[in-house]
Amino acid sequence: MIDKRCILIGVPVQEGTGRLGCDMGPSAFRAAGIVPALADLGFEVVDRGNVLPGASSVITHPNPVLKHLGAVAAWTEMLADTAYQVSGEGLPIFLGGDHSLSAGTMTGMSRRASREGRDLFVLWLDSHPDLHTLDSTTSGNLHGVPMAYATGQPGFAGFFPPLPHPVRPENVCMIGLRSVDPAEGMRLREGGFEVHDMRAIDENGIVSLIAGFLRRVTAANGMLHVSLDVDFLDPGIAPGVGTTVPGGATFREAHLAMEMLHDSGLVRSLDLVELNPFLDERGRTAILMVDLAASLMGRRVLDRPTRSF
Ligand SMILES: NC(=[NH2+])NCCC[C@H](N)C(=O)O
Ligand SMILES: [Mn+2]
Ligand SMILES: [Mn+2]
Repeated sequence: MIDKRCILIGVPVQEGTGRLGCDMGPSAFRAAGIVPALADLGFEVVDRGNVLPGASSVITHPNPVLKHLGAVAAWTEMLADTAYQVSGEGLPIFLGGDHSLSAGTMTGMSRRASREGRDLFVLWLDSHPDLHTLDSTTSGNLHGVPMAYATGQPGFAGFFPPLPHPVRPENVCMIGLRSVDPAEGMRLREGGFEVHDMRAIDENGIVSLIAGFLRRVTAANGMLHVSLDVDFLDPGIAPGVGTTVPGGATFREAHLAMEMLHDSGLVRSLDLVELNPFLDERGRTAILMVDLAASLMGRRVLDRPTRSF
């Protein structure tokens, strides 16, 4: 049964970040026990191992700061295909790897949704909107662009793979924002995205934000993709990431969000991104991310003893 099968895809991409180490992410998720955590919940877990992109060509672009454009374009093309294929066989969980991988996974899932006559919705849990275009990024790090690409913002044609089914900005809900560059802020204000910064969590509580979005997904019979960036979490509980931003989601806010997602029954695919094991402390960020994935897939406090570490 497709909804009782999870398919793990290791995506050791790190060309989208400014620092090395995300290529070890997939190994850290496995060492932190993601396979037994999901198997304990009654899933058939298929670990496809790590995937690699096809050969990348050197692509030149007028923005001189862009890093590894050819490599990230090649990852995107391969991952869009992989996400589309694998989502026909089970629930894909992409073990990153940096957030540039979501350019591919959202594109592939959007194609899957359209094949089923549905719309893709995306819950984006991140301190950043990752809404730069190739022209607006000032860091040149392409983990800052996947949302702009997947929603069809201008400037990617000819550099990234063609995008047959862009995600509608109205179908994207971002929660946890607290680091937004000026060009991104402009697109957030004008683009139609549903956006909740940390203040919105503080003032309303995460429950009403998530519940409101899930109601919209349900009303539209949407297919839901969740993209969880480690830096959504407060650095005090999740130090293993290259782009820490103070004031993030708490342990309980994050678990509660995951528990609500599980209860909704709407989630069809998941990205776990930006884990950098080189910056982690004895695997605690990897373990937390695995526990969050388990909550999203149905683990309940009352069903099992709390893990102590
Ligand atoms: N996926 C991430 N951690 N993205 C961080 C992006 C930070 C910044 N906005 C940049 O473009 O460089
Ligand atoms: Mn991100
Ligand atoms: Mn981020």
